[in-house]
Amino acid sequence: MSDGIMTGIEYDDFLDLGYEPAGTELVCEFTIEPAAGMSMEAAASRVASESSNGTWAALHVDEDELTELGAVACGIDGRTVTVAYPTALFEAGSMPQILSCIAGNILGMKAVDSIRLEDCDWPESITSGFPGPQFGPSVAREKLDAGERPVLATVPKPKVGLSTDAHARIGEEAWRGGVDLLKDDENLTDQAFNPFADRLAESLAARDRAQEETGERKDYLVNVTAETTEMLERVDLVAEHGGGFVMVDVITCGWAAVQSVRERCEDHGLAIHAHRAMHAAFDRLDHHGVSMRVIAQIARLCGVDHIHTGTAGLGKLANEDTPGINEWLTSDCHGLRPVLPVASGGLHPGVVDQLIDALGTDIIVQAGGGIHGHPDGTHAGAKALRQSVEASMAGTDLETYADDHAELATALEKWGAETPR
Ligand SMILES: O=C(COP(=O)(O)O)[C@H](O)[C@H](O)COP(=O)(O)O
Ligand SMILES: [Mg+2]
Repeated sequence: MSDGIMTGIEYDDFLDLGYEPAGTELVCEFTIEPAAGMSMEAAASRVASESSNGTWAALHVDEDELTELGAVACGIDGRTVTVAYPTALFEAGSMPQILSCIAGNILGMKAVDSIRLEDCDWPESITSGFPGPQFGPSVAREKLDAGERPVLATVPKPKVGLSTDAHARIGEEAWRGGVDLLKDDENLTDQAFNPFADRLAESLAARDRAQEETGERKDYLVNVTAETTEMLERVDLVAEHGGGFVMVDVITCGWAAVQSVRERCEDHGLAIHAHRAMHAAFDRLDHHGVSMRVIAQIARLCGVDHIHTGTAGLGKLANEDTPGINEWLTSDCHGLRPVLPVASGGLHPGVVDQLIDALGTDIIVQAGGGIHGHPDGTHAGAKALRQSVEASMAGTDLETYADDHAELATALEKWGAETPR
């Protein structure tokens, strides 16, 4: 045993309400409900301890053999706890390891009845280890011809079960009608009824025909979600076929896989569309889990170009603070490119004006049922969505614009300005 000084690491070693975080630390904000009989101070300290280098018991260590990496619970305001983590605690460029600290054991420990990771303030010492987006919002003008209007996307419905031909045909109708992007649904990957390689080839051929006819650049968000090695092969196949984008279900794939896809997409110049299926397992409860704000931050560091962030309450899915999340995604973060937010889920032409009022025009507006459920079919549905965006961009109310745009008029007659559940 060396002659280092033996020190006890007691729980209050992790609590210092007078501590001011240095600019090089990762500062996390948690909402916590302490366990019965536990003070906020004790619970806050246990959170800082368990998520950095401590545990439930006091420890005796030889200081000569220990790099001090303890986090500090440095703020308590009601149920909000702020914890500052030293950068040296984290492996540079590893999102899995960072999350194993700040969203690991602490989410399940008995010292708190509930805990939610609400927000992170990422220092450059950490963001510099991540690539961030390759394109971000520039896809609207670098890869597509959306100009200043929102990028329009659709996903064929039914979400799975369509044959490869039907999928490509629906895509062609939607592209011809005026959308920029066709997107696979989150659970369409490589199934017998619509194999990945066939769907990729046929849909891109349809894309090329639609580009020819409309004179506008179109593209396809093909879902490459799979085991990581397979996913990388699918990314290569997209590049070989002349695609410009891939789609990844980032939560179900995992962030390590997203980092691998981001690296491969850099080689090919492919943009990444992040679907967030399963996020509600983390962010739906307002008192426990991980907020969508943090999920979006993680996605930006890992390098997605667009991510679904909700419809500001206008769609079919429970949403949280979409405007705040979008604002962070497009704000400066140590030089990381911004991310293009995607509004989707229950959207149709009748709510596009409210959506743009709420979220602005630097978004992707995605509609599935809101296009393919149009009484006159997909082509008319896509035209109606495009017309609703044109009206909003021109500052004309939808009803007036619909007077000489039949497809929009039919959509408004069917859905009005109501938002579905
Ligand atoms: O298929 C759709 C929308 O289809 P539709 O337009 O028919 O509702 C998307 O998977 C949801 O938008 C996901 O939700 P979110 O975008 O909130 O992640
Ligand atoms: Mg879907």
